[in-house]
Amino acid sequence: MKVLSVTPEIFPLIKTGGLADVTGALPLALKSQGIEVKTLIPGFIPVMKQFEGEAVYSYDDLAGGPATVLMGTVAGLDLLVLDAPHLYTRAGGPYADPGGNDWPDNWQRFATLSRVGADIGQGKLGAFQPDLVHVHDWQAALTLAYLRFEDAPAPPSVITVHNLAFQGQYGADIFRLLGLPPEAMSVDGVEYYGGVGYLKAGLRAASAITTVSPTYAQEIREPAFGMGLDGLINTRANELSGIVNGIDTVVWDPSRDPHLKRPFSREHLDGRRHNRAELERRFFLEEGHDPIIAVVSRLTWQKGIDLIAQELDNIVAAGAKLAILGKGDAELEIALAAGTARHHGRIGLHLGYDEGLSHLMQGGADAILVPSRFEPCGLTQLYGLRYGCVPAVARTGGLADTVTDANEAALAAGVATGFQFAPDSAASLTYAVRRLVNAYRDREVWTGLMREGMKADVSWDRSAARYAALFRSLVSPKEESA
Ligand SMILES: Nc1ncnc2c1ncn2[C@@H]1O[C@H](COP(=O)(O)OP(=O)(O)O[C@H]2O[C@H](CO)[C@@H](O)[C@H](O)[C@H]2O)[C@@H](O)[C@H]1O
Repeated sequence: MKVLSVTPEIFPLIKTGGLADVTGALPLALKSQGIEVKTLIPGFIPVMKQFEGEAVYSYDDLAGGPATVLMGTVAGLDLLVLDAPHLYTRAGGPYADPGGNDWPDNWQRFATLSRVGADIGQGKLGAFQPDLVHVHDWQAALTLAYLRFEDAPAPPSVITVHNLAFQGQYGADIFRLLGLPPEAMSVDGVEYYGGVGYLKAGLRAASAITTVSPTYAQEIREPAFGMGLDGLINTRANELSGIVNGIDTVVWDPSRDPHLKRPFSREHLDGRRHNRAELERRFFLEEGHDPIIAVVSRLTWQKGIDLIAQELDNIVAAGAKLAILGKGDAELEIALAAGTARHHGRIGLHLGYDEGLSHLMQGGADAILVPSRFEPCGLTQLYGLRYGCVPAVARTGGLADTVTDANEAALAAGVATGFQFAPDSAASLTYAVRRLVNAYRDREVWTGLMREGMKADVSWDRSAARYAALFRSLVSPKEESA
Protein backbone atom coordinates (compact mmCIF):
# COMPACT_ATOMS: atom_id res chain seq x y z
CA MET A 1 0.00 0.00 0.00
CA LYS A 2 1.20 3.50 -0.80
CA VAL A 3 0.44 6.39 1.55
CA LEU A 4 0.96 10.11 1.10
CA SER A 5 1.62 11.84 4.42
CA VAL A 6 1.26 15.64 4.48
CA THR A 7 2.81 17.55 7.36
CA PRO A 8 4.46 20.90 8.08
CA GLU A 9 7.24 19.31 10.19
CA ILE A 10 9.33 16.14 10.14
CA PHE A 11 12.26 15.07 12.31
CA PRO A 12 15.24 15.31 11.64
CA LEU A 13 14.73 18.06 9.04
CA ILE A 14 12.45 20.54 10.78
CA LYS A 15 10.94 20.35 14.26
CA THR A 16 9.14 22.70 16.59
CA GLY A 17 7.46 20.00 18.68
CA GLY A 18 6.21 16.45 19.04
CA LEU A 19 4.43 16.48 15.67
CA ALA A 20 7.82 16.25 13.93
CA ASP A 21 8.90 13.30 16.05
CA VAL A 22 5.77 11.41 15.07
CA THR A 23 5.79 12.22 11.35
CA GLY A 24 9.50 11.32 11.26
CA ALA A 25 9.17 7.99 13.06
CA LEU A 26 5.85 6.61 11.83
CA PRO A 27 6.87 6.10 8.14
CA LEU A 28 9.85 3.99 9.23
CA ALA A 29 7.64 1.89 11.51
CA LEU A 30 5.01 1.47 8.78
CA LYS A 31 7.64 0.13 6.40
CA SER A 32 7.77 -3.09 8.38
CA GLN A 33 3.97 -3.29 8.04
CA GLY A 34 4.39 -3.32 4.25
CA ILE A 35 3.28 0.30 3.87
CA GLU A 36 5.28 2.72 1.74
CA VAL A 37 4.93 6.31 2.93
CA LYS A 38 6.06 9.39 1.06
CA THR A 39 5.88 12.61 3.06
CA LEU A 40 5.10 16.02 1.57
CA ILE A 41 6.67 18.93 3.48
CA PRO A 42 7.29 22.61 2.70
CA GLY A 43 10.77 23.52 1.48
CA PHE A 44 11.71 25.61 4.53
CA ILE A 45 15.36 26.75 4.64
CA PRO A 46 16.59 23.99 7.03
CA VAL A 47 14.82 21.39 4.87
CA MET A 48 16.41 22.61 1.63
CA LYS A 49 19.84 22.63 3.30
CA GLN A 50 19.62 18.94 4.18
CA PHE A 51 17.84 17.67 1.10
CA GLU A 52 18.68 17.00 -2.51
CA GLY A 53 15.94 15.72 -4.76
CA GLU A 54 14.84 15.28 -8.29
CA ALA A 55 12.16 17.61 -9.71
CA VAL A 56 9.04 15.57 -10.37
CA TYR A 57 6.41 18.28 -10.90
CA SER A 58 6.44 22.01 -11.59
CA TYR A 59 3.98 24.85 -11.20
CA ASP A 60 4.50 28.05 -13.21
CA ASP A 61 2.44 30.00 -10.73
CA LEU A 62 1.52 28.56 -7.37
CA ALA A 63 0.06 31.23 -5.07
CA GLY A 64 2.14 33.96 -6.65
CA GLY A 65 5.36 32.29 -7.75
CA PRO A 66 6.89 29.30 -9.46
CA ALA A 67 7.18 26.08 -7.47
CA THR A 68 8.62 22.60 -7.84
CA VAL A 69 7.94 19.31 -6.12
CA LEU A 70 11.22 17.52 -5.44
CA MET A 71 11.46 13.81 -4.63
CA GLY A 72 14.30 12.28 -2.62
CA THR A 73 15.34 10.42 0.51
CA VAL A 74 16.87 11.72 3.76
CA ALA A 75 17.57 9.61 6.85
CA GLY A 76 15.56 6.74 5.41
CA LEU A 77 12.53 8.98 4.85
CA ASP A 78 11.02 9.23 1.36
CA LEU A 79 10.18 12.87 0.91
CA LEU A 80 8.33 15.12 -1.49
CA VAL A 81 9.48 18.65 -0.83
CA LEU A 82 7.49 21.63 -2.05
CA ASP A 83 10.14 24.10 -3.14
CA ALA A 84 8.27 27.40 -3.31
CA PRO A 85 10.75 30.11 -2.26
CA HIS A 86 8.15 32.91 -2.23
CA LEU A 87 6.29 31.02 0.51
CA TYR A 88 8.88 29.14 2.53
CA THR A 89 12.36 30.67 2.10
CA ARG A 90 12.28 33.00 5.09
CA ALA A 91 14.36 33.59 8.18
CA GLY A 92 12.57 32.57 11.37
CA GLY A 93 10.54 29.45 12.17
CA PRO A 94 8.06 27.54 10.07
CA TYR A 95 5.13 29.56 11.39
CA ALA A 96 6.57 32.80 12.73
CA ASP A 97 9.10 35.50 11.89
CA PRO A 98 12.31 35.91 13.93
CA GLY A 99 10.35 38.15 16.34
CA GLY A 100 7.89 35.31 17.05
CA ASN A 101 4.95 36.84 15.16
CA ASP A 102 2.92 34.51 12.96
CA TRP A 103 3.51 35.10 9.25
CA PRO A 104 0.47 37.05 8.01
CA ASP A 105 0.15 34.77 4.98
CA ASN A 106 0.15 31.49 6.93
CA TRP A 107 -3.34 30.85 5.59
CA GLN A 108 -1.84 30.83 2.09
CA ARG A 109 1.39 29.02 2.93
CA PHE A 110 -0.48 26.04 4.34
CA ALA A 111 -3.43 26.16 1.96
CA THR A 112 -0.81 25.85 -0.79
CA LEU A 113 0.88 22.89 0.89
CA SER A 114 -2.58 21.31 1.06
CA ARG A 115 -3.34 22.20 -2.56
CA VAL A 116 -0.24 20.29 -3.63
CA GLY A 117 -1.12 17.42 -1.28
CA ALA A 118 -4.48 17.15 -3.03
CA ASP A 119 -2.83 17.28 -6.45
CA ILE A 120 -0.62 14.35 -5.49
CA GLY A 121 -3.63 12.55 -4.00
CA GLN A 122 -5.39 12.97 -7.33
CA GLY A 123 -2.49 11.32 -9.14
CA LYS A 124 -0.95 14.39 -10.81
CA LEU A 125 2.55 13.24 -9.93
CA GLY A 126 2.41 10.15 -12.10
CA ALA A 127 5.48 8.72 -10.37
CA PHE A 128 3.53 8.25 -7.14
CA GLN A 129 -0.19 7.50 -6.84
CA PRO A 130 -1.13 7.03 -3.18
CA ASP A 131 -3.83 4.58 -2.09
CA LEU A 132 -4.50 6.74 0.97
CA VAL A 133 -3.77 10.28 2.12
CA HIS A 134 -2.79 10.87 5.75
CA VAL A 135 -2.72 14.50 6.92
CA HIS A 136 -1.42 15.94 10.20
CA ASP A 137 -2.90 18.93 12.04
CA TRP A 138 -4.46 22.11 10.64
CA GLN A 139 -1.53 22.99 8.39
CA ALA A 140 -2.25 19.97 6.17
CA ALA A 141 -5.97 19.59 6.83
CA LEU A 142 -7.22 21.55 3.82
CA THR A 143 -5.79 18.81 1.59
CA LEU A 144 -8.91 16.83 2.40
CA ALA A 145 -11.27 19.70 1.50
CA TYR A 146 -9.60 20.06 -1.91
CA LEU A 147 -9.91 16.31 -2.45
CA ARG A 148 -13.52 16.30 -1.35
CA PHE A 149 -14.85 19.26 -3.31
CA GLU A 150 -13.16 18.58 -6.63
CA ASP A 151 -14.55 16.52 -9.40
CA ALA A 152 -11.74 13.97 -9.44
CA PRO A 153 -11.37 10.54 -7.91
CA ALA A 154 -9.94 10.81 -4.42
CA PRO A 155 -8.32 8.13 -2.27
CA PRO A 156 -9.57 7.51 1.29
CA SER A 157 -8.05 9.70 3.96
CA VAL A 158 -7.07 9.92 7.60
CA ILE A 159 -6.54 13.08 9.61
CA THR A 160 -4.48 12.87 12.78
CA VAL A 161 -5.05 15.52 15.41
CA HIS A 162 -1.89 16.17 17.42
CA ASN A 163 -3.33 19.18 19.18
CA LEU A 164 -6.87 20.49 18.87
CA ALA A 165 -5.83 23.85 20.29
CA PHE A 166 -4.27 24.83 16.97
CA GLN A 167 -7.02 25.04 14.38
CA GLY A 168 -6.03 27.37 11.52
CA GLN A 169 -8.98 29.72 11.79
CA TYR A 170 -9.22 32.64 9.34
CA GLY A 171 -11.70 35.25 8.17
CA ALA A 172 -14.29 34.54 5.49
CA ASP A 173 -12.46 36.93 3.13
CA ILE A 174 -9.76 34.37 2.36
CA PHE A 175 -12.27 31.84 1.05
CA ARG A 176 -12.38 33.21 -2.49
CA LEU A 177 -8.57 32.96 -2.66
CA LEU A 178 -8.47 29.27 -1.76
CA GLY A 179 -9.75 28.08 -5.13
CA LEU A 180 -12.46 25.91 -3.63
CA PRO A 181 -15.92 25.80 -5.25
CA PRO A 182 -18.62 28.05 -3.64
CA GLU A 183 -20.47 25.09 -2.09
CA ALA A 184 -17.43 24.40 0.09
CA MET A 185 -18.25 27.53 2.12
CA SER A 186 -20.91 25.74 4.14
CA VAL A 187 -21.26 24.26 7.57
CA ASP A 188 -20.72 20.89 5.95
CA GLY A 189 -17.47 22.16 4.35
CA VAL A 190 -14.87 24.66 5.49
CA GLU A 191 -17.10 27.28 7.12
CA TYR A 192 -16.36 27.68 10.85
CA TYR A 193 -18.01 30.28 13.07
CA GLY A 194 -18.50 32.55 10.06
CA GLY A 195 -14.92 32.23 8.82
CA VAL A 196 -12.81 29.43 7.41
CA GLY A 197 -11.55 26.62 9.66
CA TYR A 198 -8.77 24.45 8.25
CA LEU A 199 -8.80 21.77 10.94
CA LYS A 200 -12.57 21.79 10.95
CA ALA A 201 -12.60 21.23 7.18
CA GLY A 202 -10.26 18.28 7.54
CA LEU A 203 -12.26 16.73 10.36
CA ARG A 204 -15.40 17.05 8.26
CA ALA A 205 -13.87 15.55 5.11
CA ALA A 206 -11.63 12.74 6.42
CA SER A 207 -12.64 9.11 5.99
CA ALA A 208 -11.29 8.53 9.50
CA ILE A 209 -10.07 10.72 12.35
CA THR A 210 -7.35 9.70 14.74
CA THR A 211 -5.81 11.39 17.68
CA VAL A 212 -2.70 10.38 19.53
CA SER A 213 -4.12 8.58 22.57
CA PRO A 214 -7.37 6.81 23.46
CA THR A 215 -8.04 9.08 26.45
CA TYR A 216 -7.62 12.26 24.39
CA ALA A 217 -9.94 10.78 21.75
CA GLN A 218 -12.61 10.59 24.46
CA GLU A 219 -11.77 13.93 26.04
CA ILE A 220 -12.19 15.93 22.82
CA ARG A 221 -15.83 14.84 22.64
CA GLU A 222 -16.47 17.01 25.71
CA PRO A 223 -16.82 20.82 25.64
CA ALA A 224 -14.01 21.18 28.19
CA PHE A 225 -11.45 19.71 25.77
CA GLY A 226 -13.24 20.06 22.42
CA MET A 227 -12.11 23.66 21.80
CA GLY A 228 -15.34 24.40 19.94
CA LEU A 229 -15.07 21.29 17.76
CA ASP A 230 -16.66 18.77 20.15
CA GLY A 231 -20.03 19.02 18.37
CA LEU A 232 -18.53 18.10 15.01
CA ILE A 233 -16.29 15.44 16.55
CA ASN A 234 -19.30 13.81 18.21
CA THR A 235 -21.10 13.58 14.88
CA ARG A 236 -18.05 11.68 13.62
CA ALA A 237 -17.56 9.53 16.73
CA ASN A 238 -17.84 6.32 14.70
CA GLU A 239 -14.85 7.33 12.61
CA LEU A 240 -12.77 8.53 15.58
CA SER A 241 -10.07 6.51 17.32
CA GLY A 242 -7.02 7.10 19.51
CA ILE A 243 -3.66 5.52 18.72
CA VAL A 244 -0.97 6.27 21.25
CA ASN A 245 2.35 7.60 19.90
CA GLY A 246 5.50 5.55 20.02
CA ILE A 247 9.02 6.94 20.00
CA ASP A 248 11.98 6.40 17.73
CA THR A 249 13.91 3.83 19.76
CA VAL A 250 17.05 4.30 17.66
CA VAL A 251 17.26 8.07 18.19
CA TRP A 252 16.20 7.56 21.82
CA ASP A 253 18.38 4.67 22.96
CA PRO A 254 20.28 5.17 26.24
CA SER A 255 22.81 2.50 25.30
CA ARG A 256 23.87 4.37 22.14
CA ASP A 257 22.90 7.99 22.65
CA PRO A 258 25.72 10.30 21.49
CA HIS A 259 24.34 13.15 23.62
CA LEU A 260 24.97 11.27 26.87
CA LYS A 261 28.17 11.47 28.85
CA ARG A 262 27.90 7.72 29.49
CA PRO A 263 25.58 5.16 27.93
CA PHE A 264 23.53 2.88 30.18
CA SER A 265 20.80 0.27 30.04
CA ARG A 266 18.14 -1.33 32.21
CA GLU A 267 20.66 -3.96 33.30
CA HIS A 268 23.56 -1.54 33.70
CA LEU A 269 22.23 1.67 35.21
CA ASP A 270 25.60 2.80 36.49
CA GLY A 271 26.36 5.16 33.57
CA ARG A 272 23.44 7.27 34.68
CA ARG A 273 25.30 8.85 37.58
CA HIS A 274 27.87 10.35 35.20
CA ASN A 275 25.08 11.94 33.20
CA ARG A 276 23.55 13.15 36.43
CA ALA A 277 26.82 14.81 37.46
CA GLU A 278 27.10 16.44 34.03
CA LEU A 279 23.55 17.72 34.39
CA GLU A 280 24.37 19.26 37.79
CA ARG A 281 27.32 20.99 36.16
CA ARG A 282 25.34 22.26 33.15
CA PHE A 283 22.48 23.57 35.30
CA PHE A 284 24.65 24.91 38.15
CA LEU A 285 22.90 22.60 40.61
CA GLU A 286 24.30 21.59 44.00
CA GLU A 287 25.76 18.13 44.08
CA GLY A 288 24.04 15.70 46.39
CA HIS A 289 21.43 13.06 46.85
CA ASP A 290 18.19 14.95 46.42
CA PRO A 291 16.31 13.96 43.27
CA ILE A 292 16.75 16.09 40.15
CA ILE A 293 13.44 16.67 38.41
CA ALA A 294 13.67 17.70 34.76
CA VAL A 295 11.20 19.78 32.74
CA VAL A 296 11.58 19.77 28.93
CA SER A 297 8.74 21.68 27.41
CA ARG A 298 7.28 24.52 25.47
CA LEU A 299 6.65 27.09 28.21
CA THR A 300 2.90 27.53 27.83
CA TRP A 301 -0.38 27.34 29.67
CA GLN A 302 -1.24 24.03 27.95
CA LYS A 303 1.85 22.48 29.47
CA GLY A 304 0.94 23.76 32.96
CA ILE A 305 4.24 25.62 33.30
CA ASP A 306 2.48 28.40 35.24
CA LEU A 307 1.67 25.77 37.90
CA ILE A 308 5.36 24.93 38.19
CA ALA A 309 6.25 28.64 38.35
CA GLN A 310 3.69 29.10 41.12
CA GLU A 311 5.01 26.13 43.12
CA LEU A 312 8.78 26.63 42.76
CA ASP A 313 9.30 27.45 46.44
CA ASN A 314 7.23 24.46 47.56
CA ILE A 315 8.99 22.10 45.16
CA VAL A 316 12.36 23.16 46.54
CA ALA A 317 11.04 22.90 50.11
CA ALA A 318 9.89 19.35 49.35
CA GLY A 319 13.55 18.41 48.80
CA ALA A 320 13.77 18.32 45.01
CA LYS A 321 16.12 20.05 42.58
CA LEU A 322 14.76 21.29 39.27
CA ALA A 323 16.44 21.42 35.85
CA ILE A 324 14.24 23.27 33.36
CA LEU A 325 14.75 23.46 29.58
CA GLY A 326 12.21 25.34 27.53
CA LYS A 327 11.15 28.37 25.66
CA GLY A 328 7.83 30.04 25.26
CA ASP A 329 5.63 32.69 26.86
CA ALA A 330 7.62 35.70 28.06
CA GLU A 331 5.87 35.99 31.43
CA LEU A 332 6.55 32.32 32.21
CA GLU A 333 10.20 32.69 31.23
CA ILE A 334 10.42 35.67 33.61
CA ALA A 335 8.70 33.81 36.47
CA LEU A 336 11.01 30.80 36.09
CA ALA A 337 14.09 33.02 35.89
CA ALA A 338 13.01 34.78 39.10
CA GLY A 339 12.59 31.42 40.86
CA THR A 340 16.01 30.32 39.65
CA ALA A 341 17.57 33.47 41.09
CA ARG A 342 15.82 32.82 44.43
CA HIS A 343 16.97 29.21 44.59
CA HIS A 344 20.48 29.22 43.21
CA GLY A 345 21.83 25.66 43.21
CA ARG A 346 18.38 24.11 43.60
CA ILE A 347 16.83 25.30 40.34
CA GLY A 348 18.66 25.51 37.02
CA LEU A 349 17.15 27.01 33.88
CA HIS A 350 18.06 26.94 30.20
CA LEU A 351 15.82 29.15 28.13
CA GLY A 352 15.94 27.91 24.55
CA TYR A 353 15.58 24.86 22.39
CA ASP A 354 18.34 22.27 22.66
CA GLU A 355 17.75 18.77 21.33
CA GLY A 356 21.07 17.39 22.64
CA LEU A 357 20.54 18.77 26.14
CA SER A 358 17.06 17.27 26.22
CA HIS A 359 18.65 13.83 25.74
CA LEU A 360 21.18 14.45 28.51
CA MET A 361 18.34 15.49 30.82
CA GLN A 362 16.42 12.29 30.18
CA GLY A 363 19.59 10.31 30.76
CA GLY A 364 20.74 12.18 33.87
CA ALA A 365 17.72 13.53 35.75
CA ASP A 366 15.92 11.26 38.21
CA ALA A 367 12.43 12.27 37.16
CA ILE A 368 10.59 14.26 34.50
CA LEU A 369 7.66 16.47 35.40
CA VAL A 370 4.81 16.94 32.89
CA PRO A 371 1.96 18.93 34.48
CA SER A 372 -0.06 19.57 31.29
CA ARG A 373 -3.65 20.81 31.48
CA PHE A 374 -4.32 18.75 28.39
CA GLU A 375 -1.96 16.48 26.52
CA PRO A 376 -2.98 14.63 23.36
CA CYS A 377 -0.20 12.12 23.91
CA GLY A 378 3.03 13.63 25.20
CA LEU A 379 6.43 12.29 24.25
CA THR A 380 8.73 13.45 27.03
CA GLN A 381 7.19 10.98 29.51
CA LEU A 382 7.84 8.20 26.96
CA TYR A 383 11.49 9.24 26.60
CA GLY A 384 11.58 9.33 30.41
CA LEU A 385 10.28 5.76 30.66
CA ARG A 386 12.90 4.53 28.21
CA TYR A 387 15.72 6.39 29.98
CA GLY A 388 14.85 5.48 33.58
CA CYS A 389 13.83 9.10 34.21
CA VAL A 390 10.69 8.47 36.23
CA PRO A 391 7.69 10.47 34.91
CA ALA A 392 5.44 12.53 37.18
CA VAL A 393 2.47 13.52 35.03
CA ALA A 394 -0.94 15.14 35.15
CA ARG A 395 -3.69 12.55 34.75
CA THR A 396 -4.91 13.65 31.32
CA GLY A 397 -4.83 12.49 27.69
CA GLY A 398 -1.89 10.33 26.69
CA LEU A 399 -0.15 10.99 30.01
CA ALA A 400 -2.93 9.05 31.74
CA ASP A 401 -2.59 6.24 29.18
CA THR A 402 1.17 5.73 29.39
CA VAL A 403 2.24 6.12 33.05
CA THR A 404 1.16 3.76 35.85
CA ASP A 405 0.85 5.60 39.16
CA ALA A 406 2.91 4.35 42.08
CA ASN A 407 -0.11 3.76 44.30
CA GLU A 408 -0.01 1.04 46.93
CA ALA A 409 -1.62 -1.60 44.72
CA ALA A 410 0.63 -0.88 41.73
CA LEU A 411 3.74 -0.86 43.92
CA ALA A 412 2.74 -4.16 45.53
CA ALA A 413 2.13 -5.69 42.10
CA GLY A 414 5.44 -4.29 40.84
CA VAL A 415 3.82 -2.51 37.88
CA ALA A 416 4.20 1.17 38.85
CA THR A 417 6.23 3.34 36.46
CA GLY A 418 5.71 6.88 37.76
CA PHE A 419 3.36 9.34 39.43
CA GLN A 420 0.05 10.79 38.35
CA PHE A 421 -1.70 13.84 39.79
CA ALA A 422 -4.86 15.84 39.12
CA PRO A 423 -4.41 18.26 36.21
CA ASP A 424 -4.72 22.00 36.67
CA SER A 425 -4.00 21.85 40.40
CA ALA A 426 -0.86 23.40 41.86
CA ALA A 427 -1.47 21.69 45.22
CA SER A 428 -1.80 18.31 43.55
CA LEU A 429 1.45 18.86 41.62
CA THR A 430 3.37 19.65 44.80
CA TYR A 431 1.82 16.68 46.59
CA ALA A 432 3.09 14.46 43.74
CA VAL A 433 6.58 15.95 44.13
CA ARG A 434 6.48 15.08 47.84
CA ARG A 435 5.47 11.50 47.02
CA LEU A 436 8.27 11.38 44.47
CA VAL A 437 10.90 12.64 46.95
CA ASN A 438 9.78 10.04 49.51
CA ALA A 439 9.90 7.23 46.96
CA TYR A 440 13.35 8.39 45.85
CA ARG A 441 14.68 8.01 49.37
CA ASP A 442 13.81 4.29 49.25
CA ARG A 443 16.36 2.93 46.78
CA GLU A 444 14.50 -0.33 46.29
CA VAL A 445 11.23 1.38 45.44
CA TRP A 446 12.97 3.87 43.16
CA THR A 447 15.02 1.32 41.26
CA GLY A 448 11.85 -0.72 40.84
CA LEU A 449 10.09 2.28 39.27
CA MET A 450 13.01 2.93 36.92
CA ARG A 451 13.35 -0.67 35.84
CA GLU A 452 9.61 -1.18 35.34
CA GLY A 453 9.44 1.99 33.22
CA MET A 454 12.42 0.91 31.14
CA LYS A 455 10.63 -2.35 30.44
CA ALA A 456 7.58 -0.59 28.98
CA ASP A 457 7.13 -0.98 25.24
CA VAL A 458 7.28 2.61 24.01
CA SER A 459 8.30 1.65 20.48
CA TRP A 460 6.15 2.24 17.43
CA ASP A 461 5.55 -1.48 16.84
CA ARG A 462 2.06 -1.82 18.31
CA SER A 463 0.86 1.60 17.23
CA ALA A 464 2.18 1.23 13.68
CA ALA A 465 0.23 -2.03 13.45
CA ARG A 466 -2.91 -0.10 14.50
CA TYR A 467 -2.36 2.58 11.85
CA ALA A 468 -1.73 -0.16 9.29
CA ALA A 469 -4.96 -1.94 10.24
CA LEU A 470 -6.91 1.33 9.99
CA PHE A 471 -5.38 2.18 6.61
CA ARG A 472 -6.18 -1.32 5.31
CA SER A 473 -9.76 -1.06 6.49
CA LEU A 474 -10.16 2.12 4.41
CA VAL A 475 -8.43 1.00 1.23
CA SER A 476 -10.31 -1.54 -0.88
CA PRO A 477 -8.65 -5.00 -1.02
CA LYS A 478 -8.13 -4.56 -4.77
CA GLU A 479 -6.13 -1.37 -4.38
CA GLU A 480 -4.30 -2.80 -1.39
CA SER A 481 -2.85 -5.69 -3.37
CA ALA A 482 -1.73 -3.40 -6.21
N1 LIG B 1 13.22 23.48 24.79
C1 LIG B 1 13.31 22.30 24.22
N2 LIG B 1 14.50 21.80 23.82
C2 LIG B 1 14.58 20.58 23.23
N3 LIG B 1 13.52 19.80 22.97
C3 LIG B 1 12.33 20.25 23.35
C4 LIG B 1 12.13 21.50 23.99
N4 LIG B 1 10.81 21.68 24.23
C5 LIG B 1 10.20 20.59 23.77
N5 LIG B 1 11.10 19.72 23.23
C6 LIG B 1 10.83 18.45 22.57
O1 LIG B 1 9.70 18.64 21.73
C7 LIG B 1 8.87 17.50 21.81
C8 LIG B 1 7.55 17.88 22.48
O2 LIG B 1 6.65 16.88 22.26
P1 LIG B 1 5.31 16.71 23.09
O3 LIG B 1 4.66 15.49 22.58
O4 LIG B 1 5.65 16.70 24.53
O5 LIG B 1 4.50 18.05 22.85
P2 LIG B 1 3.92 18.97 21.65
O6 LIG B 1 2.94 19.80 22.36
O7 LIG B 1 5.02 19.62 20.93
O8 LIG B 1 3.23 17.97 20.65
C9 LIG B 1 1.86 17.72 20.24
O9 LIG B 1 1.98 16.60 19.35
C10 LIG B 1 2.58 15.48 19.95
C11 LIG B 1 2.75 14.42 18.87
O10 LIG B 1 1.56 13.78 18.57
C12 LIG B 1 1.77 14.98 21.13
O11 LIG B 1 2.50 13.95 21.77
C13 LIG B 1 1.51 16.11 22.11
O12 LIG B 1 0.64 15.66 23.13
C14 LIG B 1 0.94 17.31 21.38
O13 LIG B 1 0.70 18.40 22.26
C15 LIG B 1 9.65 16.45 22.57
O14 LIG B 1 10.45 15.73 21.68
C16 LIG B 1 10.52 17.31 23.50
O15 LIG B 1 11.67 16.63 23.94
